[in-house]
Amino acid sequence: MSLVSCVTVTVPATTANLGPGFDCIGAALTLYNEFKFTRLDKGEVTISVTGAEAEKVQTDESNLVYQAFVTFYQHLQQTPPPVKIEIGMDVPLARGLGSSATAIVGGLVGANLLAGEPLSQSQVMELAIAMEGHPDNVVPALLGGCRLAATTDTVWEICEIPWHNHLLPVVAIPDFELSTKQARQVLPTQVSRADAIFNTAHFGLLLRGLETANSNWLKAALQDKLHQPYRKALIPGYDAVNSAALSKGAYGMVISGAGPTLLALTDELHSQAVATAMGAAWKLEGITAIVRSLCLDTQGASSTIQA
Ligand SMILES: Nc1ncnc2c1ncn2[C@@H]1O[C@H](COP(=O)(O)OP(=O)(O)O)[C@@H](O)[C@H]1O
Ligand SMILES: N[C@@H](CCOP(=O)(O)O)C(=O)O
Repeated sequence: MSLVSCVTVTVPATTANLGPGFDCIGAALTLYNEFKFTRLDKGEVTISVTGAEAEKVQTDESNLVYQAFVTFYQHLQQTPPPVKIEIGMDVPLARGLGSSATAIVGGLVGANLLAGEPLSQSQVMELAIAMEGHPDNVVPALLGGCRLAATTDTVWEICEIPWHNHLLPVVAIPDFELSTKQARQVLPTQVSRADAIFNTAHFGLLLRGLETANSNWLKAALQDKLHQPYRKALIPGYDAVNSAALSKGAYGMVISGAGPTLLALTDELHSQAVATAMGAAWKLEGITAIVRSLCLDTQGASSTIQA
């Protein structure tokens, strides 16, 4: 068997939670990071980063892509080979768009391909979930589409959630970071029965709303009581941006992942106006935001092998 010496892996950004689906649902978006791995004959790991916010990413062995690469070989009880990693960044860091998931999935998929694919896709997925600590970013980043993940004691059940083709996510990405770790620290460890019931009902409605694009269902479904009420306080301008999105016809708005990016669900007729209004509302609060009208990525992580 001739081993692959160079592979490029492209991984989509993701939006987790979608309101009431905290830690269990996520969707892949048409915004990507690229990771190129070249096996070296000898020497140390070398890491270089280009693109948006490249200067913020570590280029030593603490780099998350390399950490995932090493985790893969540790899993096989092998020593990782010397490797050159070139990262092309388009997914902004610590904004709630799954940049860490792209790094983990990129590192694991790249390592698996360089090693001749000893692990199946589900084994790679399980390693990715264990590294990230929750499934809702890494699963859609790996598989594409909108995915629900539920665990039994031993296995992860992954379910593709139908996404109506009229639904378009609009993201408003502010110029400040919020680490997922910090945004998880503000959450309560226990919730009331009423809040649990609220989220169960709204999550069911969300699944049917995503499938049908029924506007009444979606408007109600995007509400949540498990994380957003606590995280709003970490996102100045949240209420103004929410009102702006709704006033221009969005079905609703949620915190993307752990934030601070805000994501409106809308359709082709309204997406441009919603995007402009969200950016303008944040500007009035003194916050610069990049707004983008995206689509659902249906492919997930993809790769190109150079012999
Ligand atoms: N392309 C990348 N290469 C290396 N590390 C990355 C990359 N993207 C993200 N990370 C790591 O993930 C961290 C952000 O993770 P996190 O706080 O979970 O935010 P996000 O919502 O963007 O996933 C960054 O500070 C960095 O350490
Ligand atoms: N369910 C997690 C999702 C975090 O997503 P990220 O894109 O912010 O890393 C959470 O809400 O904490």
